[in-house]
Amino acid sequence: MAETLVFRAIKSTERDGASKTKPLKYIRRRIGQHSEGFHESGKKVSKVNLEVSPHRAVCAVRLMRIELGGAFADLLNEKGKGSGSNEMGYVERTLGFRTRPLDDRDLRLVTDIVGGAIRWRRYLDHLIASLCHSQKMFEGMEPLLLQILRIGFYEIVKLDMPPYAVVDENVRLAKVALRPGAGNMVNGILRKWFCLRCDSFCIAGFLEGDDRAKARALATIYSHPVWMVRRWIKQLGQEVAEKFMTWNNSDPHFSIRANIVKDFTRADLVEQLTMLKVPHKLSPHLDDFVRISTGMQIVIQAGLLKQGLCSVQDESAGLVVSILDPQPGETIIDCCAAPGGKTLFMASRLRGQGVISAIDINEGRLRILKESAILHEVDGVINIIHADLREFAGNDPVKYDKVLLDAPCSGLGVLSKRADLRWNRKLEDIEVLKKLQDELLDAASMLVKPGGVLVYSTCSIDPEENEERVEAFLAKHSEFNIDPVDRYVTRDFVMKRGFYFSNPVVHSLDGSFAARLVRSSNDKFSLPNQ
Ligand SMILES: C[S@@+](CC[C@H](N)C(=O)[O-])C[C@H]1O[C@@H](n2cnc3c(N)ncnc32)[C@H](O)[C@@H]1O
Repeated sequence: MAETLVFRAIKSTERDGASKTKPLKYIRRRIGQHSEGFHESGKKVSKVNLEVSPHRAVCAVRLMRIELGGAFADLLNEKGKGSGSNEMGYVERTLGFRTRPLDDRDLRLVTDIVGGAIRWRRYLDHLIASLCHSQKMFEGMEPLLLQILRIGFYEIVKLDMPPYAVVDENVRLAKVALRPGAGNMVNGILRKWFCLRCDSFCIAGFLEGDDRAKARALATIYSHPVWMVRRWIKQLGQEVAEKFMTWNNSDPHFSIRANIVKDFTRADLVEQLTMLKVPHKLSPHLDDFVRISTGMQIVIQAGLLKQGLCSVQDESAGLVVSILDPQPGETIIDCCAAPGGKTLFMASRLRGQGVISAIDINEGRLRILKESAILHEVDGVINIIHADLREFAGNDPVKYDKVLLDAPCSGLGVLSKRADLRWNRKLEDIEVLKKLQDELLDAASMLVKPGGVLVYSTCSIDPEENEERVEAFLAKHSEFNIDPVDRYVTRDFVMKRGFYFSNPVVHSLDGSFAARLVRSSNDKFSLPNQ
């Protein structure tokens, strides 16, 4: 019986983005049609329900917001004008009741459960669909009910929380937020799982099948889209692909960079972290960086980031700056700069001398860059330019010592930090991005002085966005040569041809790539529109 259930589930669990394009009316109907507390009338609701655990109510609402995207955000705005933006406010406006305020433990649980339920969505849906009476029942399930079931399964299967308590609590949430019948359904499905326990063991059977069946089974076991699994098996081999997916599903690790411009050294940062009892380690790769694996909420609450004393930055991104190697007095252009992580780190290395032009096409993200530059006290060396690089490069007569192109990319190297990205990325995006990357590389190259440096970087692990783009560029631009990165990073980051690659499986950092190219110093073709 279990085998049949599982086969159906594997075929039926792709509800990806199914509701995203639905109009507001549909979503309201889906969430609120049967909800006793949902205030369709717009009347103020002040029911307080202390029986529902606050973290589960907040998780359900956050997951709805993430899955339904813009339309759901609109619904909240419409319902919630002027009523504050705190989490319980969202719960009240969406579900029609409040519970007690969240404490620190609840907040941690919300972060864990929301991130986990998104990452493990395909796997959790496999379990849920396996236990529904029919595929139709799973496909027609109300979004809120589905989120409650995902929360329940994640808590039991991945967080090892006491099953009976989890069932009771989620049944209560479904009853209060939807209707009694929804609670019975949650009860039936979660309890059925205890009896059958037919999860990964049954999926593993499909690993014996042909390549397609194997990719689908691995996609369910590791909860990734099938196209990614197929691509990685081809590019990396099955063993490394599985390790990579395990990394993507692990709790994200963070690094923090001390802002030396504000006279806040790494030693000061370590002192603060010790005082806050946040476990930390010094980065073995970068002088200003410290690693933490837990305690980010504590760092945020302590206000260190708000004061501009430090910023969250992965070491893999910091190493790209090391490869560009900004020096005081240089002219630098950061071609895709926003929101400014690398711009700020480069600026801190200029020690007040030199200038960085920071270009981006996205005005909103540039605003964040501007505010951060002021906060970090590096705004004096940053010149912000709102432009499309492809238009700007042909019209700018100025040539720069160093040019950084941190190109828009698939982000396939940062899936452990961006829980929802795997579900939003499509295979077709890669072709679109490759074309854009080629155009931006051509444009960026026009801005490099003879003898100057061009660094091309991405936060992708995909060779088609990385070394293949650089090789395609070099085939057209004989005035550029590869400058191997081994003078700037340790050998284990250097790939063949002298490119930089941080590999999550090897380095336990985000995946990222960079190539350092130098323009020939006797190159005469440095005019715009060459
Ligand atoms: C990978 S992000 C850059 C991240 C940034 N370097 C940092 O470290 O914070 C890529 C950026 O490219 C920008 N972008 C995309 N197309 C562009 C174009 N045609 N011209 C300029 N910027 C562009 C996007 O708005 C986005 O901010």
